[in-house]
Amino acid sequence: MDFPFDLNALFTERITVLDNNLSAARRAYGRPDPILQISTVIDELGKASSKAQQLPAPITSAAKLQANKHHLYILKDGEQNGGRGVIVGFLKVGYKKLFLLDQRGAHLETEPLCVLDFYVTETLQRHGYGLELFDFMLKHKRVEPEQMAYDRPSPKFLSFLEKHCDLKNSVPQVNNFVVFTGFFQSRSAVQLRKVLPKKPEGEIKPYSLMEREVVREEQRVLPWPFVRPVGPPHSPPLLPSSPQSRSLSVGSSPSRAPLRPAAAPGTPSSQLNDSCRAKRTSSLNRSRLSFH
Ligand SMILES: CC(=O)SCCNC(=O)CCNC(=O)[C@H](O)C(C)(C)COP(=O)(O)OP(=O)(O)OC[C@H]1O[C@@H](n2cnc3c(N)ncnc32)[C@H](O)[C@@H]1OP(=O)(O)O
Repeated sequence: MDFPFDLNALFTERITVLDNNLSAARRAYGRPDPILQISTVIDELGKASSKAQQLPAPITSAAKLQANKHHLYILKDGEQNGGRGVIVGFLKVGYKKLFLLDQRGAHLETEPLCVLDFYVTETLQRHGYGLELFDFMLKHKRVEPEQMAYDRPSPKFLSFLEKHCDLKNSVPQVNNFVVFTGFFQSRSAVQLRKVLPKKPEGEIKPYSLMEREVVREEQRVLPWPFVRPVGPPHSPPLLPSSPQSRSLSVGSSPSRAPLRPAAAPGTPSSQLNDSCRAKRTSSLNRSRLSFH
């Protein structure tokens, strides 16, 4: 995704972390933020992501980022577009108070870090960029994949989590969030509190119930998250009626060269999240595709 301004001047790092101040540029240059340009990038990414997921409206925008305590990780390829750079994708995370059911069906009040939005531009999917973003975030937040909750993960994202992090056994929930079996064991990162039965429902509104309102065809048959992508876990078929069919994926991933560790500023590569990396079935070949 390219823009009519120099992305390398806007985002000095390969992966930029933005919070509600949208303040990456101020720290980098000591001058007022080019807020307008940063906002344009975020808004366009949010629109592209919602289109890819067939959501009725973007769940990521500059205004929403400013209004919430979320972190947005933006990945660029600085060499493309005549040296002005292109945006490859983004990942948005934030803490959410959630009522979750453990394996025995007990209600617990939790506040995990959640993946809220995740997008890699269509022509660059399945080249390892999603993993680069995800790995960077894990190191930045010092969290393990199984300690996180996932806001209505798409079939592509479920496949991604299974492939890269060996996350496949989810614990059924009544909201749109998905957690996996290790979640309730990792008490150090997740504050678990038993919820009294008479606590009124709806007091804490799951993010996804407000933002992700699309009712997908398959979910009319079985409630989320019992519906899993059909077919082999790593390469589900693209069904005409599924959200995946709108993505211009480059197809099943080719054999891949070793992953280059994400360039985490100030974070040694030795801190890479082993639980995720160790489970990678293959590593990644960064094709330098030109795109616009
Ligand atoms: C909580 C949420 O945010 S849910 C929303 C998730 N976002 C989307 O669905 C938007 C469209 N999809 C995307 O943007 C991307 O595919 C992402 C962000 C899910 C993953 O990023 P990528 O750069 O493609 O991932 P990466 O290359 O690191 O890993 C590839 C693996 O991801 C999964 N994956 C990626 N694209 C596809 C696809 N078209 N079909 C099926 N699986 C896919 C597969 O497991 C794939 O491994 P494989 O090629 O061996 O089958």
